[in-house]
Amino acid sequence: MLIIITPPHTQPNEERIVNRLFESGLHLLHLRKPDADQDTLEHYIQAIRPCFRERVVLHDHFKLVEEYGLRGIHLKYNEARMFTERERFEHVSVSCHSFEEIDALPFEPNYVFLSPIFDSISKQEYPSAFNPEFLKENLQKRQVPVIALGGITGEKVTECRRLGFRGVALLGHAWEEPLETVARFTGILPDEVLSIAGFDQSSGAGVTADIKTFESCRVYGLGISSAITFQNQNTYLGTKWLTPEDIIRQCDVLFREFNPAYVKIGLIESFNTLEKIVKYLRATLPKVKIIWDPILKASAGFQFHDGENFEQLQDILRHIYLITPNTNELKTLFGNHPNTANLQALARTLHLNILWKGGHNDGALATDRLITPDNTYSFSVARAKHGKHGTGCVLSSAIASYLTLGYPLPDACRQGQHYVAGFIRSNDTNLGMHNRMENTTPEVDLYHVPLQYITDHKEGVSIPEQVEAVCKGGCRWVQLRMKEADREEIIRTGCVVKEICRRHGALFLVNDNVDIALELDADGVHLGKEDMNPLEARRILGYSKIIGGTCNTFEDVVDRFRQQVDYIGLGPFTYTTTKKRLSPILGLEGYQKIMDACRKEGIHLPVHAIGGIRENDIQPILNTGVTGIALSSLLKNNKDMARKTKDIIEQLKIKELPPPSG
Ligand SMILES: Cc1ncc(COP(=O)(O)OP(=O)(O)O)c(N)n1
Ligand SMILES: Cc1nc(C(=O)O)sc1CCOP(=O)(O)O
Ligand SMILES: [Mg+2]
Repeated sequence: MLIIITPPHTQPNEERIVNRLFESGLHLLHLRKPDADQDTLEHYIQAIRPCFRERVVLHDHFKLVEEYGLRGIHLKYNEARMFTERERFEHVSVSCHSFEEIDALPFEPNYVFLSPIFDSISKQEYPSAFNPEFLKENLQKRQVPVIALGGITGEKVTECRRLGFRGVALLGHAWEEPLETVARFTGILPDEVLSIAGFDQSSGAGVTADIKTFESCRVYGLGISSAITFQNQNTYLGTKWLTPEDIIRQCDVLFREFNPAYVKIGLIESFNTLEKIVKYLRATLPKVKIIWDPILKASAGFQFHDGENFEQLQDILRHIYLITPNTNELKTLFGNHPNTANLQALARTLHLNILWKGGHNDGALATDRLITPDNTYSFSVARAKHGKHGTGCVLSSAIASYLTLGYPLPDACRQGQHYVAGFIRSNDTNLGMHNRMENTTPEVDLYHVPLQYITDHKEGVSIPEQVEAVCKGGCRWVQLRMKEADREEIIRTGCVVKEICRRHGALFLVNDNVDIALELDADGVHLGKEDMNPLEARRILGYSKIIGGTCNTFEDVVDRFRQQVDYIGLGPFTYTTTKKRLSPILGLEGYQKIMDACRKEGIHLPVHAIGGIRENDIQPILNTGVTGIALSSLLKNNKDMARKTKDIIEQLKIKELPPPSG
């Protein structure tokens, strides 16, 4: 883990540098401003791009963690001793100054900082407190990941890794020349992760696919070949196995320079070989965590581990951290049909985590289940129409990468699933590309899609017919809103509406329901105050989807802005029968007030006015500074919906839209 701690006093352009650090692959920033009040800290956080906020750990003002969807909190040792809210935060790290302090912590933190390891750069009076032999011996004995802090420079990073630190935290070295901060960060080799797997000439699967995944997750990829396979993405001809000794020889030379915290094992000849490799790894790298992706069958056919002793496997699994089988693999590995209860019993007995992959099951959603000895989690994405060669390899490698970067296991699995979804979507062939898109905000610039059509029931005109008409008229944003319909009907209609939207290049959003948006693989979801919290929706949908939020007051706008929405539906403008239980009417005055307050507070988001809007209202509404309008009845009630849409779009074009800023 390569962590950067912010300087105590904010540097010129610091927020901009921080965004550049994230873009360059920084995965953990400790935001530490001991003298800053909550407002100052909040402004700092607001300047961090929403998609990077989940990489921020706070040292103070912990309330902001939940409000902004940050990673978690960091405590001083004395604070940690009294701390009783471990369950409230997914991430809690602690500063310690001795191994005795680490051992005395009353809870298990995600990691600890141990300092000062070297003479401090930022605090001259703070000399090193440890000698290398003592560190090495003690670090080996501790299970909790220990991060070196104090006097860390680029050259010291390798030394820290050799001593057995799980990572380093940079402060003085990173900030003594702020113009060089990004270069100093990128100058350091990221953490390494190792794949032991077969060589596939097409590189869709196997060790080369794993290394592509590692690199694009911004960890350094190491590879060891367990076999040369003879295959391409469609055909599997055979395997030339390397002996366990050959594999161990490759490891030996690699481990002279590297000490990976996670090793992923893929294709392996037999359980005997697996056992030998696992034992060797545990003996050579005592703290290594092993992820095994049990490949029992190649996607192009070909069976592995036929006739092996599955009893023997149980013993091996006790030394493995995570396995990632699909349903068929679980059946083969453990005999009976898998269910969460029997898998959890197994997880408890073997001290094993199991990711039960659902990618090959039926249904619109691909749901992966993570079963740990203490908990179960499930993560879903829309099932892709076409599969890809090597998705299992890519998933387990992405999870290994995110674990290496410091994500807790459930988050690493969820991130891994989003990674694979992006990999599958990357093209229409059987071979995916790894240039990830899911950590970007939507490609469409919402400021320039000023009309949103909200569907509603219309006697004699089905919802697909309505959508076809408004799209013909030039509308490029549709929200499927079917308040009276059940889930099945929404899904059935949604499939048709999505196709129409795709054909016209229009955005397709779903009202209210994140699950349905996921299942339909919609472009996003619109959430009101009574719907899911947008931060939770973001965790589920990732950053490639649009999340809109309803607001009625400036306070609502501030909340939604914190919760990372991509746009706001602000209303109602006036009375409307389309929505029941309307919030107080805003009128032009209300819009003006809220939009002025947004400008004053530096809140820049696309805002769609909504609720009872008639044609004559459009220009005055736009003059208040809103960037678009959302309409239902005005379009729906017209006999010629396409014509009306075209007219409205002409009117929206007259208005010079403000450029996106912020
Ligand atoms: C663009 C837009 N703005 C506001 C709403 C209203 O959402 P919500 O408050 O959740 O009410 P319902 O639509 O669910 O009745 C919206 N749908 N779209
Ligand atoms: C869906 C919705 N939300 C509103 C809000 O104020 O949050 S008003 C509204 C109805 C919009 O339809 P029409 O254009 O027919 O009034
Ligand atoms: Mg709603």
